[in-house]
Amino acid sequence: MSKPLSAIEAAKRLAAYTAVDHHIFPQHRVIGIGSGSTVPYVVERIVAQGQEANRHRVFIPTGFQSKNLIVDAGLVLGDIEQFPNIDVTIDGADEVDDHLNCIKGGGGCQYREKVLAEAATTFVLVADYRKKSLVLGTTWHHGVPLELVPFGYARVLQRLVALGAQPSVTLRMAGAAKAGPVVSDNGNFIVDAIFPEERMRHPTELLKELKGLTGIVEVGLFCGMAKAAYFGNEDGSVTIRKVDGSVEEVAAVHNDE
Ligand SMILES: O=C(CO)[C@H](O)[C@H](O)COP(=O)(O)O
Repeated sequence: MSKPLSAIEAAKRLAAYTAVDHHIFPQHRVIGIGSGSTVPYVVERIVAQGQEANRHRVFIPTGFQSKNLIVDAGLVLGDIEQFPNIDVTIDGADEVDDHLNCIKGGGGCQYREKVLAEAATTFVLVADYRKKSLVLGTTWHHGVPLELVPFGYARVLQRLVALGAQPSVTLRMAGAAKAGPVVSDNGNFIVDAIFPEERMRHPTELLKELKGLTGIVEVGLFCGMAKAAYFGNEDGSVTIRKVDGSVEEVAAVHNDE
């Protein structure tokens, strides 16, 4: 028998399963698969729709991890170059506010994640209950993930501080497994910039200013992109925040599957 899931893993699974049930329909042919630890449950639920449903579909990954998830699940792998229009992209998030703005890039994939979010007719977020917040930066304390070109990065760090980032802003380092900085799937550096609350209260403005810095490839602030966010809760329910501002609580029906 498989080990029971922890409360957090069960919450991730609830969110992912419910989002798939609500958004991935038989007519959907091109599906974007995000990154992180919640997304494997998305793939699991899609596989459970059966071979017939998936036979005519193609799945576009946001990075190395999701590419492997798609291949290992026996689904058809596609490329954003071949399929620049996606029906539905489902992805995880590090923190989501009431307006469905979110921080992404905890896994350093924010550039490809944003490309797939933009390419999708419907972009949906899945997360556990810890990711809900009113102001971004309240529950995710690591800062806004930024992908930047290695050439001239020290200059970008200075300019981030001028925009209000904590002066300690540095490159994300790989840790024990490899000496040196984390390198993204695009061969770039990642920086995590912590901004004060007054800046984080206006994520769209901050996003625009950050995008204006030479050397920044993408910013892990996704503003006004998601149609809905699914949060799995500890009590087995799912909170759905929608783009029209409505909030729905649904009881999960697949907790023990
Ligand atoms: O943006 C991401 C990776 O770049 C992930 O989607 C985000 O970090 C959430 O991951 P998890 O589902 O493990 O909490």
